[in-house]
Parts: sequence; structure tokens; C-alpha cells
Amino acid sequence: MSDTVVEARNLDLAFGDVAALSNVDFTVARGDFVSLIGPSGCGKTSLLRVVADLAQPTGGTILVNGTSPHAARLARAYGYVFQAPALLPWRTVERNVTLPLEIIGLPKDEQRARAAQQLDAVGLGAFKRKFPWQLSGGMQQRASIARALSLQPSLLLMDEPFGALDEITRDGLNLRLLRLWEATNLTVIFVTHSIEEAAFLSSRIVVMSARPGRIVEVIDSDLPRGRDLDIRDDARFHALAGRVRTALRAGHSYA
Ligand SMILES: Nc1ncnc2c1ncn2[C@@H]1O[C@H](COP(=O)(O)OP(=O)(O)OP(=O)(O)O)[C@@H](O)[C@H]1O
Repeated sequence: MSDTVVEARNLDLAFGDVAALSNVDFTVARGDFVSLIGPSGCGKTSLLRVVADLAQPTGGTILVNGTSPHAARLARAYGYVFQAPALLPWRTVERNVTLPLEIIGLPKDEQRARAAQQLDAVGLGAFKRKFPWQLSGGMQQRASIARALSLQPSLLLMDEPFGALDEITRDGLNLRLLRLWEATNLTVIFVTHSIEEAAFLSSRIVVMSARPGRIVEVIDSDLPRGRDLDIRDDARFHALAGRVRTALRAGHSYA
């Protein structure tokens, strides 16, 4: 597999008169944790949806794993985590996670083994027989991450997965996600509104601005791997968050 997971050139996406994306160049290397950050309506979700083959660009080119987004989708190259957990209330947590595996016709014992592995990875092993409504919001979102990972994708697309959660729960999930990423070869593209979240999680931060949606700056993180939440008190963290804030402000005044 090549080292480039996503390669977009001069990408445009228009909805009638609205330019959701304009002339976007976007590259994601294998193993990166890339956050997309920007004001509401700047096209973060649109860019994620183009990668996922859920929206078709009106201009430019994009390759995912060296193929079209459509071919990558058919090859189940990515898992997608939405802002809301979107679990089926009548299925247990385990059977929500096995759903994609049922759809591809995996044998039952393999389905259960994979679900157990992914639920353990998100710390929900003991809750597999519960129903979604018996879990907290944070636990539900962990279950939806386990479901997205059940097909063992190399790419995880996350659209503000923790945006609706309280700050303490979000901190815990951020740490868990970071550890998961560090322990695997996953490439992650993560949409967020939060400067802190982007600075804590990412190896690279893509700052976007609105109308038309475009990339203002790409910032590489120099924070060490294996970092803890305490890194947020570190001068390097403040410097990184400051760079993101400055880029967001520059993008805003441009509009
Ligand atoms: N299906 C659609 N039809 C028409 N306009 C759309 C559609 N999807 C998105 N847009 C417009 O495209 C622009 C970018 O939207 P997008 O949802 O990608 O932004 P975003 O940065 O993810 O916003 P938010 O942070 O609020 O989720 C917005 O102006 C939005 O109104």
C-alpha cells in the first residue's frame, strides 16, 4: 500500500451557488491523525463526505488509497463515525457492532470474535449485552467507534464524534482515541470545532475558512507521542493551539 491515503487536488464542491469547497489541495499520509478545524459552514463535513464517496466533487481530483473514493468505499477502506452514535435501539451493543459484519456475511463466531476485540479496544467489553439506551452518551459513541472499526478499515473518518458530550467525558474519549491510534496503524481524519481537541489529538491540523470553504493553513504538531492530558499545561501545547487560533482568525478576516 502506498504511503498516501488521501490525495485531493483543486477540489471544488458546489451546491448551486454555494461553494462548499473551493480549490482544496488535501493530502493525508498513512498513519497520520489529521484534524479539520474551521468555523461552521466552512466545508469540513463536505470534505469528509467527498473522501467517503458520500458527496461528488464538482471539480478537481481525489484519490483514496490510490483509487477513486467509490472504489475505496466498495473495498471497505474506511469506517465512518457520525456526530450522533446512530445505534439501533433494539439490538444489543454487541449486535450493533456485528451489524456491518452480518451484512458482509461473516460467519457468526468470527462476528462475535471481532466485536469482542473492538469492544475491548474501546473499553466496553463488559457492556456487550446491554442495549444502547442503557449506556451513557460517551459509551454510546464508543460503541459506534467499535462498530466503525469492526470491518478493520485502515482509515477512520470521524465527524465531530464528541461534539455533543460534556467536557470531562470528551477528555476521556480523546485520551482513549489517542491511545487507540498510537497502538494501531490507523489513519484518522477528524472533524472538530475545538482548538484544544485538535491540538491534543492530531499529528497534523488543517485549518479551514468559510465562503468559499478552503484550506488556510496546515500545521504539523511537534507534541510527543504517548502524551497525556497534562500536555495541555505545556508551553508546546499552548504554542500549537496559538498557531491554530491565529490561522482561524486569519481565515475569518479573509471572508
Ligand atoms: N446537501 C447540501 N445542499 C446544499 N448546501 C449544502 C449541503 N451540504 C452542505 N451545504 C452547504 O455547504 C457549506 C459547507 O457545509 P459543511 O456541512 O461541509 O460545513 P461544516 O464546516 O462541516 O459545518 P459545521 O461545522 O456547521 O458542521 C455550508 O454553507 C452548507 O450550508
